[in-house]
Amino acid sequence: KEETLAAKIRSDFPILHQEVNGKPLIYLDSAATSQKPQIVLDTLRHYYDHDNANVHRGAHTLSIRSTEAYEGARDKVAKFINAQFREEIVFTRNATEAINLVAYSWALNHLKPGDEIISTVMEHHSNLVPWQIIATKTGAVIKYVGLTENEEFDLEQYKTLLSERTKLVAVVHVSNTLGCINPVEEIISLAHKMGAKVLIDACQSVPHLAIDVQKMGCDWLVASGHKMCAPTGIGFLYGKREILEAMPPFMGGGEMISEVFLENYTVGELPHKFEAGTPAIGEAIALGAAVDYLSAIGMDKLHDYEEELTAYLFKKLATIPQLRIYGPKPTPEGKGRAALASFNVEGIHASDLSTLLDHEGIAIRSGHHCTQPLHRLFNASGSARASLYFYNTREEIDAFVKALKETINFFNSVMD
Ligand SMILES: Cc1ncc(COP(=O)(O)O)c(CN[C@@H](CS)C(=O)O)c1O
Repeated sequence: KEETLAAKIRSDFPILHQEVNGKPLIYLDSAATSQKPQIVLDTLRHYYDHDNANVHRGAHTLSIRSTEAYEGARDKVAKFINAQFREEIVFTRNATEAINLVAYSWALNHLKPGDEIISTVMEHHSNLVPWQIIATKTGAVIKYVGLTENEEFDLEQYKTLLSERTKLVAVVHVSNTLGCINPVEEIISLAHKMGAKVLIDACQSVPHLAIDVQKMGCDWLVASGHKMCAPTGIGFLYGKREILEAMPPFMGGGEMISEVFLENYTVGELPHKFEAGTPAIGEAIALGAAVDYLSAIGMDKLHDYEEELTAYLFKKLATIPQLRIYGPKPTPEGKGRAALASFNVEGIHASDLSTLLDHEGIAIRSGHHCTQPLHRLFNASGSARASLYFYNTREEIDAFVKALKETINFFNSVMD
């Protein structure tokens, strides 16, 4: 039997080789945060053991080494998503901060009463609340694209919502709850025809799919390092250079200036204009190592393997008739959705399922996954979610589905 991708690389992830509650850990919560390969951990440690110094400031050797490694990480991220210019990559704490940067620096200064923002009912709160704040401050109106029968982005409805009043479209590429993969190239092309700008929330796509921002055509794209094998505390905003050049700074402080006087300051050049203060230097360098690691595997190869996992996961979940799984069904080959499944079982609370699965060493998420409006559409307060990455295996899916069946049978027996 051909060795799977996971079988080849699981030894790279020390955290996976532990027991939880006396059982081998089965980590099925990568959509919340991914695990980190040894090379990423070693890179972070090496930075603090050998290179740690502040960046862009000191003239001494450690500072030069830190600066080169930090800016080298930026180059790696730019290449990873095929940005045209390195200064189109702004390091942030996470995707949430990247979205807020665009909200406060561009939207707050561009939107006026009657302007419209188009988003969707499936958005993560990080791509909903900032726009609600901006709408309140500017008088702009948010319109939401709903779901088709198949629980995917309703492209036809989107076309009816677009108008000359649309100034911004802010949508997720891959839903963290539905697992649907939205048609971002068409969404962007239609928005641009109306003169609107587009922000893509790529938190759940950059770690799993080959992303080409020039081919996609987005004006901004955001992602978080911790979902793509990098540490927490580092994420990035991609923005077209001419748009970022025209945006005012998001935060004031050191680094983002050229000159400071008592009365005023002159702003620094891109991307430093948006990177006030001392950045997460080690984490950014570790993100660069994560990009190298993923690139060495190959995003197409990684995604192909995840499609195999998706096909297998849904084939096995289909043997549990009580499951209500949200989002589109994948093809038999596992195409058309991400390797995650959010689900409910009538009469059993999702957190009860996740608690009993944890007793078996199986880590899934339960709750609203920061998509409360979407769950309300399903009359659900939350759901259970298993989310896979390239280090998961079919054997882990077997163990998960077996334990899920046993857990459901247990609850049904005590309720009878
Ligand atoms: C589509 C999408 N958009 C934005 C975010 C926010 O990422 P931050 O790194 O927290 O800024 C997330 C993070 N979703 C995690 C935590 S709620 C999940 O369990 O699904 C996301 O999935």
